[in-house]
Amino acid sequence: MYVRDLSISGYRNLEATTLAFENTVNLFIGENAQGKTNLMEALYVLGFAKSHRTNRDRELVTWGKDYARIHGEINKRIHSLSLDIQLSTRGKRAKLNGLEQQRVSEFIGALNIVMFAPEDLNLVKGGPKQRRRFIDMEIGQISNVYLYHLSQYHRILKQRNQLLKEYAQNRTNEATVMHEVLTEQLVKTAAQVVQRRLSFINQLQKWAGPTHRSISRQLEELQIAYVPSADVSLELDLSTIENIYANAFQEKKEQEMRRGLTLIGPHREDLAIYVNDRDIQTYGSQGQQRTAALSLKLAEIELIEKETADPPVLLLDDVLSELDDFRQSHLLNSIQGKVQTFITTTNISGIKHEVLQQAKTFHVNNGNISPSE
Ligand SMILES: Nc1ncnc2c1ncn2[C@@H]1O[C@H](COP(=O)(O)OP(=O)(O)OP(=O)(O)O)[C@@H](O)[C@H]1O
Repeated sequence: MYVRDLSISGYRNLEATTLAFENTVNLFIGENAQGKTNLMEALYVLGFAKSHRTNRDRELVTWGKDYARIHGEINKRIHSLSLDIQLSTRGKRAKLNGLEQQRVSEFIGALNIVMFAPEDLNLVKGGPKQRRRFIDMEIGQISNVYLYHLSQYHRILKQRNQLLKEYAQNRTNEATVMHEVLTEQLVKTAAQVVQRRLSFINQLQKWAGPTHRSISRQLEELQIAYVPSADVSLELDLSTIENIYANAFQEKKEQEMRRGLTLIGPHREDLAIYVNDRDIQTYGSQGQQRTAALSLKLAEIELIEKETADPPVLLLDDVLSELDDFRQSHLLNSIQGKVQTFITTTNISGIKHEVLQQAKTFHVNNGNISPSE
C-alpha cells in the first residue's frame, strides 16, 4: 500500500498543505526543529489514530488552534481508501471513505505503518514497557479484535487495582465477591491477549531470525521469546491458558491484597531477546542491540505483508544515517521497490547515493514543506 496524497492543517508547527508522494522513496531534508518528525508523526497518526510520542492529542494541535486535521488518500493493492482524522480537546473523529467510525479502533490498521526512529534503537535496551508497546501496536494494526481485548483488559485491571488498593488500605484479608468477579473477567481477557502475543512473537521470530543472520553476516542467531507471568506457552488452548492464570492469581491472592496491586498478567510481561543464546539486553554490544532492533522492524514489514497481503508504509525518522553502510544497504535492499518509504534527515551526506537518486525530495523549513524542483 502507499500514501498517494496527504493534506494536513492545524497540525503542530506544520503549515496547512497538500503533498503528493512517490510510491517509492520520499526524502525530507531540514534543519533541527523544522517539522520533519511532526510530518512523520502525522502519517503515523493516520495509521494508529494516536501519536508515537504522546498520549495527549491536544499537543498535536497547533498552538492557538482548535483542531488538527489529517487527510490521506491511500492506494492499496486492490482498492483505494480515503482516511480522515480530526483531533481536538473534545476528542477525535475518524472517517473511512467519508464514513464516520463509531469506534476509533475500527479506523486503526486501514493504513499499516512500520516506524523506525532513534528511540526504537532502544527497543532491546529499554524497559519492558517499551517492548510491550511495540508488541501491542504491531498486533493492534493487524487485529481490531486484539485491540478490543486489550482495552477491556486495561479497563478491568484498573477497577481491580482500585479494589486491591482499598483492601490494602483497610488491611483486610477478606476478599469480596467483587474480587472474584473482576479476577474472573481479568483472566478471560488476559488469556486472549497472551494467546495472541505468543503467536505473534512466534511469527515474528520466523522473519527476524533469517534477517538478523544475514545482517550479522551469518555470525549471529537471533532468538526472541515471550516472557509470560504465568506458566503458559504457544501450544496451549484458550481454556487451558485461562486455568493457568486463574491458578496463578489464586496463589498470589494474599500478596496482591497486601500490596494493593495486580501482580501478574499481560501488563507485567516482556519480550526476551537472545543472540547466540545470550540475553542481549544485559550482554549485548550496542551494535548487536541495533541489529536486533532493525531485524525486528524488518520482520514486522514481512509479517504485516503476510497478514494483510499488502506491504506496509515505512517511516525512517532520522535513523538512516545512524546505521552504518552495511546495515543501511541491508535495510534498503530488503525494501527496494516494494515498500513506500519516508525518510527524514538533517544532512544527506550520511545517506547512500542510490537512495538519493530514486527519492522524491522535499525541504522542510519552519513548518513549510515544499517539493524540490
Ligand atoms: N502543538 C504545536 N504547535 C506549534 N508548534 C509546535 C507544536 N508542537 C511542537 N511544535 C514545534 O515543532 C517543532 C519541532 O518539530 P519536529 O519535532 O518535527 O522537528 P524536526 O524537524 O524533526 O527536528 P529534529 O531533527 O530536531 O528532530 C518545534 O519548533 C516545536 O516548537
